[in-house]
Amino acid sequence: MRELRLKARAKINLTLDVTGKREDGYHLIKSIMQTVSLYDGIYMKRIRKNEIIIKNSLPWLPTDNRNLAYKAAELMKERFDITEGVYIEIDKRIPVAAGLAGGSADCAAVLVGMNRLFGLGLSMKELEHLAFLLGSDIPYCVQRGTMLSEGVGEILTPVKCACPMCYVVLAKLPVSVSTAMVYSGLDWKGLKNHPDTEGMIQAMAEKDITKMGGLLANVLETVTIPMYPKIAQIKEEMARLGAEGALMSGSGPTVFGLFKEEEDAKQAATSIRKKFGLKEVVATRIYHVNEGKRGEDGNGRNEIRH
Ligand SMILES: C[C@@](CO)(OP(=O)(O)O)[C@H](O)COP(=O)(O)OP(=O)(O)OC[C@H]1O[C@@H](n2ccc(N)nc2=O)[C@H](O)[C@@H]1O
Ligand SMILES: Nc1ncnc2c1ncn2[C@@H]1O[C@H](COP(=O)(O)OP(=O)(O)O)[C@@H](O)[C@H]1O
Repeated sequence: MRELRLKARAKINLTLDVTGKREDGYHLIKSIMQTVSLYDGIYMKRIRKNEIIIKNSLPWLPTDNRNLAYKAAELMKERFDITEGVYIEIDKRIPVAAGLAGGSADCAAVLVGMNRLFGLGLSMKELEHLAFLLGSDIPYCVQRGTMLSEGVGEILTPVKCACPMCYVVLAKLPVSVSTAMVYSGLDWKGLKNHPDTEGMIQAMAEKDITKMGGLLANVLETVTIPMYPKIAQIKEEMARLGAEGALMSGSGPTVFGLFKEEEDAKQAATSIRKKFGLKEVVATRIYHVNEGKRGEDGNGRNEIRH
């Protein structure tokens, strides 16, 4: 194969708990992660010259080895002695440093893309293993779907009944949040409330979006909201506009709201954009891996289809 196109999709955390800390400073998490439809477009092409060329639509985002897509291509070239080069174009639509794993999704897509472009024949498990060398969220971005993520993010268990279809409004404040800073500011031992992860899994099995809305919880809000109190205001506004629930995604600052009706989500997005003067507000929806394919449960097991 000489060229291909992939969609690197964003994620939200429906629950995010921290249960401990490793000696190296990384936190042990328990999080239900969910893919949404919003994606970065990735185009990849083999080139004769032995180099990695990245182009992306955001002029300020680095295109050298600080870009996770570059790192993914570099790792695959080194590991598998690939002497040809690769040209990668990234059409960035996922807000950056937002808690939506946009960089991780690009990275995962390039791992998958290199596997296909160069006919490496790697399994999903092997790709996940390589992904974990580059970041905690990246194995999930290789798998996607509705997953319970544990360890520091590398232990992934598909949630039996995937998230029911609903509409998602993403609203990002114009600030970048550093994941490392948020984790380091967390008093995980002092947490009073922990998300009800099992309850959320049950609510998904019952396809009860209202119940899911009530169970959305993220312990990292205790760090990011005091830094940016507007996050709490956006959550309130989402609820006022009819969301079944609203939460900060990952380390933030993006807030997402869950809506049963697409029209309500679109109206809420317009209203929030205006009220808070935000540029990065998107109405999207839950994404089921291999949607529409017979026999799939929304997690598309054993399939690598980006
Ligand atoms: C918070 C979450 C929730 O899904 O997502 P984002 O907000 O980044 O999207 C993830 O745990 C983020 O994963 P990811 O963004 O891949 O983190 P990494 O690049 O591996 O690590 C960045 C830094 O965050 C801290 N870190 C990360 C993961 C983890 N389980 N514990 C940590 O303490 C470490 O200090 C690390 O240096
Ligand atoms: N392809 C990429 N897209 C977005 N950010 C990237 C990329 N490569 C590297 N980065 C860097 O990774 C950091 C985290 O980005 P991102 O994955 O968007 O955030 P988050 O982990 O909060 O979801 C950013 O500060 C950015 O500079």
